Amino acid sequence: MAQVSLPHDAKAGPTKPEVRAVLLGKLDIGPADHLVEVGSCTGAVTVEAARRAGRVTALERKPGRIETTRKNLAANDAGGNVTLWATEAPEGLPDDADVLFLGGSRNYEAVLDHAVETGVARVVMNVSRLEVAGRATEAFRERGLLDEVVQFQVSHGYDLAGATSFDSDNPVYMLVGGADEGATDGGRGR
Ligand SMILES: C[S@@+](CC[C@H](N)C(=O)[O-])C[C@H]1O[C@@H](n2cnc3c(N)ncnc32)[C@H](O)[C@@H]1O
Repeated sequence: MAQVSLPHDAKAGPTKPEVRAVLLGKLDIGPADHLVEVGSCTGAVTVEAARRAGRVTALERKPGRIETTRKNLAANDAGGNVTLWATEAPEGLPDDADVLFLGGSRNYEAVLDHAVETGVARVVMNVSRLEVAGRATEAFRERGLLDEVVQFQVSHGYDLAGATSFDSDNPVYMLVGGADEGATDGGRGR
């Protein structure tokens, strides 16, 4: 699969390639799926989703960032199957999502309520802040959505005096579940 090209940036920054690789495994997007993304920002995940899903609906609360999403989709020759909305979820959430990705955390409780009401099969949320991760994990569990919690941290090597040292990215918390699979283990993993 081709790399994602992101000539246009936005302040919040893209989801990093290694995180996207894990995310794509968890989202498990198929060609018949309608994927809904909350918080598209640079469009890094939107591009990946557009390459795999039948349809994508991407919501972004900041109008300037939805334009960045649009431009980066075009830069990757993607987007023919993508609908972009400049809105703050839960406003604008469609009722027929198969897969839901929360890249942004505003109103996540209401977004998760909507996922339960509409029976979204797979729900994944990425979180970087510890306290939000804790509260969001509880919100998944309370709604019977939680299947697993994955935490990981990526480090990149660089040359240091002819040897290899590492720069670490922030840890990522990935909450994974779905409305029709049910909570299996309270987040201890499969
Ligand atoms: C960390 S960034 C997402 C990064 C994105 N996955 C990427 O690769 O560029 C979070 C984004 O979610 C947006 N956001 C947060 N809560 C939202 C909501 N309820 N509805 C729509 N957008 C939201 C923010 O404006 C921000 O642009």
